[in-house]
Amino acid sequence: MSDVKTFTTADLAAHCSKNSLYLAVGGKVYDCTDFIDEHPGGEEVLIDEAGKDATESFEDVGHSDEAREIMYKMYVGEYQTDGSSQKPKSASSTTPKPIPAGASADSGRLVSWVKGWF
Ligand code: HEM
Repeated sequence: MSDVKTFTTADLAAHCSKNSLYLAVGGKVYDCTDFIDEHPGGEEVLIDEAGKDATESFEDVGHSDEAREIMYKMYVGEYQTDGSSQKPKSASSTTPKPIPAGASADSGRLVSWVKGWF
């Protein structure tokens, strides 16, 4: 069955202790509880990132493929951000400027003017 659990920021934040330590990496949630003592990078870093999106710190370390394989086994679901951490949409930079009326006629005149040079 495709019964994938989805974790919101709050769901994830509920697992922020050594007794239940979840973290998100690349949009996926991992239960690292049983891995805390085995992590070659130490337990402190995992506890620091517990209940959070640890994508940046995980990638900063440059973890090996082996690390990613271990992670794969700890997968518990998908991470669904609530959007609050995303940048608000800005209308100014993305909205195309309206073309002033008569612009095409103007540019047509410009073209014939330029053509007149040759
Ligand atoms: C599911 C999550 C994680 C797994 C399975 C994991 C696994 C591993 C493994 C296997 C290593 C040994 C080196 C390698 O193979 O790359 C390692 C090292 C390390 N990890 Fe993680 N890790 C996880 C999350 C994190 C997070 C969130 C941090 C946060 C900063 C972190 C920091 C480190 C550090 C600092 C090292 C030591 C690097 C070194 O001494 O060379 N890891 N980890």
